[in-house]
Formats: sequence, C-alpha cells, structure tokens
Amino acid sequence: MTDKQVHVAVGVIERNGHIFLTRRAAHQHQGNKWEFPGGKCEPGETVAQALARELSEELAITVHDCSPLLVVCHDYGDKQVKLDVHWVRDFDGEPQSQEGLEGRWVLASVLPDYDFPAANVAIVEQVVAQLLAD
Ligand SMILES: Nc1nc2c([nH]c(=O)n2[C@H]2C[C@H](O)[C@@H](COP(=O)(O)OP(=O)(O)OP(=O)(O)O)O2)c(=O)[nH]1
Ligand SMILES: [Mg+2]
Repeated sequence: MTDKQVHVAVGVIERNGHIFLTRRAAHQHQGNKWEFPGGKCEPGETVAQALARELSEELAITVHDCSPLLVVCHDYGDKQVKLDVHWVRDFDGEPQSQEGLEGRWVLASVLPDYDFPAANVAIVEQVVAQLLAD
C-alpha cells in the first residue's frame, strides 16, 4: 500500500436480499454518488473494527460479525483507495443515517441501476452474483 492510498472499510449490509445504501454528500470526494456505508481505517484498527465503528457512527447499527467479500484498489487520479469490502449480515438495529445523508434498502437486482463511484463496479457484480447464487 502506498502512502497516498486510503484504506477504507466498506460494508455490504444485507437483509432478506436487500442492501442498505447511502448517498455521499455533495462536498465529499465522489460527491452525490451512492455507496456502501463505511469509512477510513484508523491506525491500529483491524478492518472489522473500523467497519463496526463506522457503521455505529454513520448508521447507529451494532455489527456482531462480518466476512470478507473482496478488495478493490482504484486510482481516481486525485485519490487512491483500497476498498476492503465485507458482508454485514449479523447486526442489530435499523440503519439510519446519523449524518443527514440519504439512505435506503435496495433490492440486489436493481443495484446496477444506481450511480456508484467507478471503483464499485466490481463490488456490485460480486454482490449481485452471490445473492443470485444463494
Ligand atoms: N464508504 C465507501 N467509500 C467508497 C465507496 N466507493 C468508493 O470509491 N469509496 C471511496 C470514497 C472515498 O474516497 C473513500 C471513503 O472515504 P471517506 O472520506 O468517505 O471516509 P470516512 O467515512 O472515514 O469519511 P470522513 O471521516 O473523512 O468524513 O472511499 C463505497 O462504496 N463506500
Ligand atoms: Mg464514510
């Protein structure tokens, strides 16, 4: 991982075939795009710890367990990201954006219709393929 690369813990929160998405704020990097909730890993944290912290802060849910799905490295030019994507199926609470962002449950089959950051193409493919296989 290079110095400039940002390590991000990303959660695919799934319940009954639906995935919870949030929409990034206009002023943020990749503003107004839909995303799988998550955020940057802090020094000394495991990805699972970072994900649990971010989802508690951003959505007020308690993650009990998560499992690795895939890692996506992407260069946006202005920023390089390493997205460490995990399934989140074992959690308590109803996700609700604590930061005033738009959020919604989306049926997996319509995920390709959403406007995500470029790095998310591979994630969406994996999620749809896995859920159709279930
Ligand atoms: N959470 C998340 N970030 C994504 C996705 N796809 C994608 O390219 N990103 C990028 C956008 C950002 O450059 C980076 C996430 O960093 P961030 O700035 O939102 O992290 P954070 O939640 O810790 O935010 P902050 O504390 O800096 O406000 O990863 C995604 O699906 N989910
Ligand atoms: Mg975030």
